Amino acid sequence: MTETSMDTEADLFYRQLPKVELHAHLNGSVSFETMETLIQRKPHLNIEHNMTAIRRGQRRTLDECFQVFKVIHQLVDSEEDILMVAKAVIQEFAADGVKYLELRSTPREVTETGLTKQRYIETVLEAIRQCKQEEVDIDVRFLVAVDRRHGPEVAMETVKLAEDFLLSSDGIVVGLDLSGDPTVGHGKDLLSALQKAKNCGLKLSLHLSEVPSQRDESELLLNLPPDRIGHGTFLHPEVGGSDSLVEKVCKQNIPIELCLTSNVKGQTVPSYEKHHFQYWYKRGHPCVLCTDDKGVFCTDLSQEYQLAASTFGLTQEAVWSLSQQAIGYTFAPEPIKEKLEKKWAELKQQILQ
Ligand SMILES: CC(C)=CCNc1ncnc2c1ncn2[C@@H]1O[C@H](COP(=O)(O)O)[C@@H](O)[C@H]1O
Ligand SMILES: [Zn+2]
Repeated sequence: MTETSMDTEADLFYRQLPKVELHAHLNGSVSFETMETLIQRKPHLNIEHNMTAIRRGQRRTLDECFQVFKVIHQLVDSEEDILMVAKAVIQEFAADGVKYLELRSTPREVTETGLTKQRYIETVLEAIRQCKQEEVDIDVRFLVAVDRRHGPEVAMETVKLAEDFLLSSDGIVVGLDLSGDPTVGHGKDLLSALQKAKNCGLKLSLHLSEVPSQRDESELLLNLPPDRIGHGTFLHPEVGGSDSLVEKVCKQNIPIELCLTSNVKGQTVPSYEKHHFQYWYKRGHPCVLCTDDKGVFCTDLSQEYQLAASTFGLTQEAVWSLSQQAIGYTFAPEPIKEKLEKKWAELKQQILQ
């Protein structure tokens, strides 16, 4: 459930617009409705909805936001839960007009339920397979996530696991994500794991400069280079980044995944108007709008496009280009990109008046 009703004609455009979602954390994407089911399944945990979502007008510190994930992880801790939430999340993205989705998630081990990291990934892949079999109109790929808080050994283990799945998942596992609390740890300790991932053919999407203190880390990680950047909120000099960081990003033409609501509600940017979308978009740099955690931040991708358009005065043509260009930034193989381009071309006349 999102916070604005989307039934005016203008709203319909954003819903009908075919979209590509490239930055969505599985457990942050669980909807209000699915959360209701999970809460009812585990009444002994005494969890209420306000502990799992940040509503309209609400803001939280980054620390408080990360507490929310701890609560959600308590609710989603078995194969059965993972299968249910992954299927629901995929169906919800499809219902919102997302035609291609790259989902990411951190494999977890839970002794009480017998969950292993291997089974965690297999279960997400099973959900993707079932949605395909049920002809849900969306192409889904998976990025295995490394939580920076868990340090270099776990990162290396996760990379090995991701590498196995890269080879055995029929092209569903395409890459590696680096995420987790940006105030914890330093990327230099994770560099060899990330380098290994890159060498074995995993695409890299790294959360970079989500907070101001990550300047040196970003300098280092940009040398890999990553294939896409998550957030990049503090890369440019106006907010304490540097010309050298901007130059690295521009020279290597690295697409940036931008998540407006997430950044405003998590208070890393002061307002929608001041969001760094403006900085990168004005330079013609590859930008892709994403939700990050649609459940936690009570949003969806249609709403993010609408927000960007109303905040920065984008025409419908500009919005269309933004969604179409995202096809080029996916980690999908060329034939899939061509298929998506065709789909966009077919829908264009019908949707763009
Ligand atoms: C706190 C805040 C403003 C969140 C948005 N920015 C984020 N920054 C870094 N890592 C994240 C963010 N949102 C989700 N994650 C990662 O995704 C996990 C939840 O999804 P999953 O369990 O991997 O399926 C979190 O535990 C965290 O590791
Ligand atoms: Zn994220």
